[in-house]
Amino acid sequence: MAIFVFAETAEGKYKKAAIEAVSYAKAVADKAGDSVTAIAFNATDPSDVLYKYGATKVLKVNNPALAIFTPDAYAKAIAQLVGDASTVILTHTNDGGTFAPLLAVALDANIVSNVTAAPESVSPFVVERKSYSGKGIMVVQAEGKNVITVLQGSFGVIESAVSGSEETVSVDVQSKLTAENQAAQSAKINLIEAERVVSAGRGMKAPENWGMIEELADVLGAATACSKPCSDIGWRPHSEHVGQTGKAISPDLYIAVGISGAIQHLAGVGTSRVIVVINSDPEAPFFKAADYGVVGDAFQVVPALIQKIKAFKGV
Ligand SMILES: Cc1cc2nc3c(=O)[nH]c(=O)nc-3n(C[C@H](O)[C@H](O)[C@H](O)COP(=O)(O)OP(=O)(O)OC[C@H]3O[C@@H](n4cnc5c(N)ncnc54)[C@H](O)[C@@H]3O)c2cc1C
Repeated sequence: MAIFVFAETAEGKYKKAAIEAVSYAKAVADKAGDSVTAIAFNATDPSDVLYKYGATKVLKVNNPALAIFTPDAYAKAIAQLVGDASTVILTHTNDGGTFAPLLAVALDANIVSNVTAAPESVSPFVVERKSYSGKGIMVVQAEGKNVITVLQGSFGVIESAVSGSEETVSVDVQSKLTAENQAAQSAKINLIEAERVVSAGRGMKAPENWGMIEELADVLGAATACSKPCSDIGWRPHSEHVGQTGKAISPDLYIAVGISGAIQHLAGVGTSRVIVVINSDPEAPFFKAADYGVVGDAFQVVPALIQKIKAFKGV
C-alpha cells in the first residue's frame, strides 16, 4: 500500500511544508519499494507541483468544511482516505502538529513526531527525531502503523520527478465552525497587524458563545484571537491561536476574556501595550500582567461593555 502524505495548502497554493512532506514521503517510499500518494484539501495549484517531488498520485478533496483548519475535521478526512495504510506523513506545522495525534488515534497508529532525517529502516520504522525542545536527538523504533510528522526545514525539498495522476475524491466531514464563523473569518482584520485584539478562552464554555466576542471586536474595530485549547478542540480556527505555539502579537490593546493567563499564552501576547483582563476568578494569573482587570462573569461583563462602547460611539 502507498505511503500517504498530507500536502498542506494556503489559499489553494501548496505550501513549502507540502513540498517538504512529499520529498520526505518519496525517501520513505524508495526505502519501502512503494509509491507516494498525496492528499490535498481545496488545492487550486496543479498537481504537477507535487509530481515534481515524487508523488505519483494526488487525491484532491474539495470540501468547504476543510476550507479553514479545524483539527478534528482534518483528522477525520485523512483517516477516511488512507484506510489501512501503514504510513501517513505530515509536516510538523502549526496545523500538522496539531491534528497528527488525532489522526494517529483515528487510525490506531503510533505517532512519531518531529523526525529530522530519512528513516534508517522502514520495517520496523527507525528514525531520528528532535527531542527535549530541540536540544536532543532521539532514535525511535516504531512497529506497525505510523503517523509521522517531519520537523519543518529539517529534511528539505528534493526534486524527484515522476509522472503522476490526480483523482478528485470526497470525504464525509463537518467543521465545528459555523457558516457564519467561516464567513466572518474571510472578512476579518489581520490578527498579526491588528492594533486592537479581543481574545477569548475556555471561560467561554462553548463555541456558540463567541457571538459577543465577535461583537465586541466589531465595535472596537479589533481582530479576534483565542487561547490554544479553544483552537485545539475546534471551537475556533487555528489561525486565531496566540501564544508560545501560536501567533505572537503585540497590539495596542489586548482584551482577554475567560483566559487564565498561562505562561505559554503570555509568551505570545505579553508585549501588548495595554492589556485588559476579564475573568471571574480574582486569582487568575492573567491579572498580574493586566493594566486593567475586571473580576466578573464574562457573560455579564462583555454585553455591558459592548453597550457602553456603542453608547460612547453613538451607534
Ligand atoms: C508546550 C505548551 C505550549 C502551549 N502553547 C500555548 C499557546 O501558544 N497559547 C495558549 O493560549 N496556550 C498554550 N498552552 C496551554 C496553556 O498552558 C494553557 O493550558 C491555556 O492557555 C489555557 O487556556 P485558557 O486560559 O483558555 O483555559 P483555562 O486555563 O481553562 O482558563 C479558563 C479561564 O476562564 C475563566 N472563566 C471561566 N468562566 C468564566 C466566566 N464565566 N467569565 C470569565 N472568566 C471565566 C477561568 O477563571 C479561567 O481563568 C501551551 C501549553 C504547553 C504545555
